[in-house]
Amino acid sequence: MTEVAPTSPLLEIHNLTVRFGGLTAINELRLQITEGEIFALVGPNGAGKTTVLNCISGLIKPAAGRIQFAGQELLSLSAHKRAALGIGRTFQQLQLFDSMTVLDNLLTAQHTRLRAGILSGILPFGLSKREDASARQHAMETLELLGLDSYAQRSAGSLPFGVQKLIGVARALVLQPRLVLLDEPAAGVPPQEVQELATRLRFWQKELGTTLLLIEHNMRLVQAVADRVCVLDYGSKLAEGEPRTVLSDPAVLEAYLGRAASKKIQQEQTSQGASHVEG
Ligand SMILES: Nc1ncnc2c1ncn2[C@@H]1O[C@H](COP(=O)(O)OP(=O)(O)OP(=O)(O)O)[C@@H](O)[C@H]1O
Repeated sequence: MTEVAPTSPLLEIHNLTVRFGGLTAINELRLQITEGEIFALVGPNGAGKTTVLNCISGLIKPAAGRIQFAGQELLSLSAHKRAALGIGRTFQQLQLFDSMTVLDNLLTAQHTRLRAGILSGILPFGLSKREDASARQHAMETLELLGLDSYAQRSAGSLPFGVQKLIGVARALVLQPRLVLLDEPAAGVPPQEVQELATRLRFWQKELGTTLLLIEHNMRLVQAVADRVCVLDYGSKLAEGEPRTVLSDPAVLEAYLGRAASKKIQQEQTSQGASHVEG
């Protein structure tokens, strides 16, 4: 892995523009994400958050602009090549195999990566015994590192939804990406488990050094984990900075997250005091 100075941007988005027919979904967006940070993209429904993620991972081709990852131009590369460069992703709809164990879910992620591009679809089992044993060991070590090893032999579908979301993130992290795109990690997680999710994400980021870019509607999670936040509205950047500053600006909240959300967050800030997870 190439060493990058701690403050150099890992991901640079220059003047990104995406159009769907007559709709400009993203309008000349510029973003820089530093290696090792947790960056949140927020904004109302339809603001363009998912479209940005899809442009980075290669599911959507923008009309204009550039995206660089570790100095390399991404837009000419296939989604597979971007994944191989170290860009992982989770989806809002969990893509776990319910009847498989947690360990096997992590294994299939590695199998897919190892087989992609060479023997995909040709061999029924894909990996040699040696490769399989080493993938299994790596999956188990990853679960231990993430504090999820007690779930290794449980079937994924039998676990509470909040734990399944954690396994979804583990499934991305087992591939040792440099950047993980998290699509609404708190969606569907019971409110009382959001803080636990925040603590885990923050701890994992520290342990692994992985850069996290998340899109999220849950402002409690954003405030608890994000180093920086960008507010998108109608595909343009409205504000960017520390969550405490950006999300507590009543004008930003009222205009772009709605009056109800604005009031709720301000009440939460008043009742909770410090909103960052330490450690
Ligand atoms: N494949 C598509 N075809 C046409 N329009 C699309 C397509 N994907 C997204 N859009 C439109 O682009 C805009 C941005 O959508 P996007 O899904 O990126 O927003 P979002 O911020 O992720 O919203 P949400 O929070 O509801 O998921 C919306 O107006 C949406 O309707």
